[in-house]
Amino acid sequence: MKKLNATILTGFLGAGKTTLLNRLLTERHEERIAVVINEFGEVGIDGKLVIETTEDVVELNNGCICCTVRDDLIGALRNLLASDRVFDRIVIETSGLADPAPVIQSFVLDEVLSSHVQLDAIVTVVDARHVEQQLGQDEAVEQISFADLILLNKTDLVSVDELGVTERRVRQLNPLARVVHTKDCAVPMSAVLDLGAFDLKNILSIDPAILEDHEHEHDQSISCVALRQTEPLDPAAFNSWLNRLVQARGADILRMKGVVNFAGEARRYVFHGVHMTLDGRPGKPWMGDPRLSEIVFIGRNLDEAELRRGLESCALPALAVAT
Ligand SMILES: Nc1nc2c(ncn2[C@@H]2O[C@H](COP(=O)(O)OP(=O)(O)OP(=O)(O)O)[C@@H](O)[C@H]2O)c(=O)[nH]1
Repeated sequence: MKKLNATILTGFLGAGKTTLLNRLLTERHEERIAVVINEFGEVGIDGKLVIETTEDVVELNNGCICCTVRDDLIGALRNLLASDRVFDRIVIETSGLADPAPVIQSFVLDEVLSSHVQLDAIVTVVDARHVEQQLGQDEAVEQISFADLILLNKTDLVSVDELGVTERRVRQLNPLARVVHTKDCAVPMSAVLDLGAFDLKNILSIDPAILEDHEHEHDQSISCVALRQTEPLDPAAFNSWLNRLVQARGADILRMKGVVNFAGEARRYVFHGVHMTLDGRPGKPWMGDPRLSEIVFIGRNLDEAELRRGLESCALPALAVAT
């Protein structure tokens, strides 16, 4: 029986993994792709931002795929394989804080997965603008070290010289992987899929203990705050709050993202931040869906009460009371 190819998309917080996944689902829309998305926080934002070309999206939230939800990953994949649905491939987007080693381990050691699924490649998206800062985290180093293919992404945010320095740094960590420069992960999917690149021997030479069961230690100083707000938000107040927040706390905010309910807007507003970089645009129309703002912050020294107060101050009834 021919094994199903699985691709692991990894890369640090905000590097561009969902952007790549959406390209993949768009370019390969005729394929039946089983997608597994893992997010660190209890509120899954990525699942809402993945385009709807496939019904087979499994979200594993509230934990990291390399630790707490690892059994869930194996369970989800076993369920997909046991179902009568037919797939052309599996794609797994790990959380930005995931160490890929235990995910790789699951594919190699789990009997059902190893007999039905072939790990095709570890594809790592690297944020060319923030990678130097991110390499202080072990997970960011591991994500690059284990890659078969590296997309050195966000090339529009750095100079040619900076890109050269970053590429040398990345190649020091992983001299074997193919490195491709991208903006918005724009790369033909033939360069990402069916590479046959995964090689356990390489992985064992990087981490001889990879197949041993050991607990992965996350940096305990990193936490996640998830906020929900049902009152509609005032766009001007919200943008000004976010801008003040990144000025004051940008160094500690590794990632923020959200789907926001602006008063009077027919469409969702989607925003992303990595440290001081903020980016927002209209998303899908609300239509009949319940209108709700959901925001996730991942970072150090996050003050949940302060963040909550900040968000509440942008809600329209609060503003009405204040004026
Ligand atoms: N300027 C610029 N922005 C980019 C590029 N690629 C992605 N982005 C933006 O970066 C932000 C984060 O992109 P995502 O694809 O959500 O990143 P991610 O790796 O999935 O993020 P997490 O899953 O939260 O770790 C979004 O606002 C993207 O539009 C790029 O090449 N240049």
